[in-house]
Amino acid sequence: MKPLANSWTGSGSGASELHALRVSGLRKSFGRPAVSGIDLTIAPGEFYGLLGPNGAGKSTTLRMIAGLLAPDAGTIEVFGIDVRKDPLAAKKLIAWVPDEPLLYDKLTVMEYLEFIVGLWRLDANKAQGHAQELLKRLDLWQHRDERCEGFSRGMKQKAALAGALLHEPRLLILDEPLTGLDAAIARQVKDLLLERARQGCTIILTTHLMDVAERMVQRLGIIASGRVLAEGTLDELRTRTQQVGGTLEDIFLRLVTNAKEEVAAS
Ligand SMILES: Nc1ncnc2c1ncn2[C@@H]1O[C@H](COP(=O)(O)OP(=O)(O)OP(=O)(O)O)[C@@H](O)[C@H]1O
Repeated sequence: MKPLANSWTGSGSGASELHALRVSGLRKSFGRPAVSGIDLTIAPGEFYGLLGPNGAGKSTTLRMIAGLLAPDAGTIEVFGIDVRKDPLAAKKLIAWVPDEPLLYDKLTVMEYLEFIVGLWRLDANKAQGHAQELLKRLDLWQHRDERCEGFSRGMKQKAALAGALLHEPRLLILDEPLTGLDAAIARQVKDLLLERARQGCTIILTTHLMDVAERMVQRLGIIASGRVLAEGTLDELRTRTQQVGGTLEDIFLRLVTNAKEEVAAS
């Protein structure tokens, strides 16, 4: 997938363009370790999948990258900006969509997007056109004046995604964006994400859907017990795990089972 030059790839932030995301020695404990020294580097325009079994530390890692949770140790840089030292500058470049969409239930989806326009102080005319395009694209246009409280989970997920894309983030962080969506809604979301990735938006997502990760992302990180077990393209992971022709599911299960066995033997 080749990034195109546009507002997502532009050097508007004036920040370093070498890495979209650089995470080093990231740690977080909630009494017991959840993230135990994660290093990740993602290039501008890359579509990256973070996979791992339940409780592996994926959401905790994403929440720290998004600046919503303070790490115990480690550094996080987004386009060269230290998320902890300059959180506001970093947040301008980031959008985070959690697995449970956070919307204001009493607002209509249009009011929600207007709220976001105000929050980011976006150019109202430009943002209005963009909001309209996103709502049409996600099949929410006919529901624009309905309150979010009446939306299904899939509609809420799409509204949250529209809100996240409105300020044209350069790094889009999505925690299980496709879980619980029906096939038609999942297709709309996947198509929109792939389009944004093609346009150069850097995307990091978590998913338990191996076939989706296999088809959508360019590079994968597989984590368990708060550590990166392996990282690379699907072909690199196949070579590394000696699974020629193996599916991502084969590779994932091999890596996770090996890691469990190593822990049991230690
Ligand atoms: N706020 C919290 N308080 C206490 N423990 C937490 C908190 N958030 C996460 N944890 C713990 O940290 C570990 C990692 O959780 P995390 O949600 O990051 O995993 P995950 O890989 O996203 O899992 P899943 O695939 O099930 O969503 C788990 O043991 C979890 O119970």
